[in-house]
Amino acid sequence: MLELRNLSKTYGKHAALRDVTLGAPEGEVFGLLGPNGAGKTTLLRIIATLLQPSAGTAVLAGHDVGREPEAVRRAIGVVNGGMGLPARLTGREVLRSFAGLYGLTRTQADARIAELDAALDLGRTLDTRAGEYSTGMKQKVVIARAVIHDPQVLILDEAASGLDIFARRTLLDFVAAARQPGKLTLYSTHVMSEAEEVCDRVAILHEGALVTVGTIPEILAQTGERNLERAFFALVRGEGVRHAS
Ligand SMILES: Nc1ncnc2c1ncn2[C@@H]1O[C@H](COP(=O)(O)OP(=O)(O)OP(=O)(O)O)[C@@H](O)[C@H]1O
Repeated sequence: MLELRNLSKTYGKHAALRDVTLGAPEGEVFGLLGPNGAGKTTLLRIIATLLQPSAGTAVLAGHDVGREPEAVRRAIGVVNGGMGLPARLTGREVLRSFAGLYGLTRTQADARIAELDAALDLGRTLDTRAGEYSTGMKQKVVIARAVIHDPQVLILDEAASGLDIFARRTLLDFVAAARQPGKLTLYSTHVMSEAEEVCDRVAILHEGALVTVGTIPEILAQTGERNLERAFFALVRGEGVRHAS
């Protein structure tokens, strides 16, 4: 479902991504892990057609990200930190307007909104104006908006950051339920325990380079550590990161 080949991105002289090659099949929640500055957002922005790579290729749901950006955009839903909601609109109005952009009829839109209400516990967000939302309410509607068209690939970039435990729980349960044939969720986080809970496989990035990729049990076995955070430090301290600067 996702194939990255020798993907690199430089900003001026700074290498934000260094020759990353990896693949993720459908039916998975695939984690991108790494500390601040590891290159997770850069990688996801390339996949989401928001940024051009300096070198390499990315193919998502059978479409080359560089050559077929429109097809890629139809196949994805994206949640990242920078997304606002129009303060005067209620959640239902936001979701109906996005559904309209994707060509859903009003009846289809309302049926999808009802599904998402059940999955994300949208509750009173639907009839409250976005300007009055708490962070958790806002994030729920942002996620619902990203998946209103039932995309093949859901891209979540640090989507749990800033959420309280209730909203975080709703998000993690939603991500777990999205693990279905024909679908892929890309889940970036610097919180290793989140990845342990929700991801089938993870790629660990450090300073733009891929340190390792595998299931969590594989990575723990590889390092002999008892959790991902310890495994990350073992990999980064060891010889896990080799890159030309
Ligand atoms: N537009 C830009 N111009 C210059 N450097 C950038 C730009 N965007 C990102 N970088 C640099 O590229 C590196 C990777 O950044 P990126 O945002 O991809 O990391 P990240 O893993 O998502 O980290 P974070 O969790 O902090 O967002 C960082 O060193 C960052 O400073």
